[in-house]
Order: sequence, then structure tokens, then C-alpha cells
Amino acid sequence: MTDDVPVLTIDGPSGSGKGTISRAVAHRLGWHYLDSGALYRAVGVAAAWADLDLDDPGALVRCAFDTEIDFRETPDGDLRVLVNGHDATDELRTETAGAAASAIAAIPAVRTALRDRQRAFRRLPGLVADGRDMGTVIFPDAAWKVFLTASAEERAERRYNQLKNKGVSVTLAGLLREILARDARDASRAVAPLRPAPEAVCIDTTGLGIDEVVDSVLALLPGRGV
Ligand SMILES: Nc1ncnc2c1ncn2[C@@H]1O[C@H](COP(=O)(O)OP(=O)(O)O)[C@@H](O)[C@H]1O
Ligand SMILES: Nc1ccn([C@H]2C[C@H](O)[C@@H](COP(=O)(O)OP(=O)(O)O)O2)c(=O)n1
Repeated sequence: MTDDVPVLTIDGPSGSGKGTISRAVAHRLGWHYLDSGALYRAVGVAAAWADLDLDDPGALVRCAFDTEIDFRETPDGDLRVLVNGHDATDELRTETAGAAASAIAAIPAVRTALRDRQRAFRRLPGLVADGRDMGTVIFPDAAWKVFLTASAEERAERRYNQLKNKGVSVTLAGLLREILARDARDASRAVAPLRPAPEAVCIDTTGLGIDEVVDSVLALLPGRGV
């Protein structure tokens, strides 16, 4: 029974540190990791490759069902994402892909199409799942739920540094606008809106270092991750 598999969910807005913290905690626990956003981004990239109209929900739902999405960890620990057999990792991480994912993610049938793929990550010995609705919709019975936040300014600065380190040309002001727009869309949509589960532990990571946040999350799971 997958219900016996322990789950830690880490939800939050863009740039709050979900991916970084989730991967570090999963590594410390020896658990599997689900980057649910990568699934939505992969559908966005596949839709772009197929030149689909983002205003055509039917085509996007079919794309969500049909797109092959595979995750591969390289020997040096890098997480690569293959879309229909092609390595799309770098394209997936752009703000363009993030914006497309956010738009596509507002379509209820797309969320339904991706639901079982996300739940299939729930395998022993355990799962750390990051996203927007891990604790509210995908794994509502998760034993531990965390919701990360940070100021929009700090999140934009983090994303700015992240993308600059990858050689992506962006402006801090433009990123702040994009993050605020994505926050608003993700939190205001009718289906699975970005919000903490009632029982989630909310951590404002503004001014906190990565290790501090990782330790705070691990402290919620006594006796594990040591
Ligand atoms: N607490 C933190 N302090 C400083 N930088 C952080 C912190 N958490 C994450 N980062 C950095 O910010 C960037 C975005 O983090 P990421 O995990 O991708 O956020 P999210 O998955 O919520 O969008 C990454 O470069 C990451 O290393
Ligand atoms: N569980 C999820 C994960 C992502 N999404 C949507 C909404 C997000 O803006 C996009 C991209 O998510 P992703 O977590 O990859 O984006 P960030 O890393 O937080 O910038 O996908 C979602 O609706 N539900």
C-alpha cells in the first residue's frame, strides 16, 4: 500500500527554495524526490515544440497525457529531465517555461492528467515532494507538510543569481515582475491554488541560509536524516 510510504511535502511560491531544500532533505533522508513543477514545465516545453496554442485547452490536455517525461540523475548528482526522449533540462528552467507552465497549470484537466504520475513517485523508503499543491491535493495524507515563503524581492534576487550563474541574460526588475505575476496566477486560480495546507509548518526563509532551512525541516522529522 503506497499509503504506508512516508511523505514530506514542501510547497511554496517561485524562488522560495523548494527545489534546493527538497533535494537536500531527500538526500539526507535517503528518500525519493518529486519536482512536480518540472512536470508542468515539461508539458509547456512539449507544447512549444509542437507549436500548440496555449489558448487551446484540449490540445494542452492531450499534450499532458501524451508527453513522455523522464528524470535522470547523473553520476555527479545533476537532475536531468527528458521530454519525449530529448534532454530539455536547460529549457525547462527558463522563466519562459515557468510562465507557460503556470498558464497550463491553471487548466483543471491538465492537473488531472498529471496527478497519477505525481503519486507514482510515492515509493519506499519515502518521498519528498515539492510544488504548489503537494500538501493540499496530491498527498493530503502526508505526515509532514512544509510551506516555504520569502519576500518577493529576495526570491527574485535568488532566481536572478541562479539564472546568471547559468549564463541566462535576465534583469532583476524583470524577474521580480515575472515572479509577482506567477505568484498571483498560481494563488488565484480556481483549481489547486498555491496556499499552505492547514497543518503545514510555514517557514519564511528570507535572510535564512540553505543549511538553516534544511535543518529546520529535518527537525520536523525526529530521528530521521541524522
Ligand atoms: N534560503 C536560501 N538562501 C539563499 N539562497 C537560496 C535559499 N534557498 C534557495 N536558494 C537559492 O535560490 C535559487 C532558487 O531556489 P529554488 O530551490 O530553485 O527555489 P524554488 O524551487 O522554490 O523555485 C537557487 O539558486 C537556490 O540555490
Ligand atoms: N505542483 C505544482 C507545481 C508547479 N505548478 C505550476 C505553477 C508554477 O508557476 C509552474 C512552475 O513550477 P516550478 O515549481 O517549477 O516553479 P519554481 O521553481 O517555483 O519557479 O508550474 C503547479 O501548478 N503545481
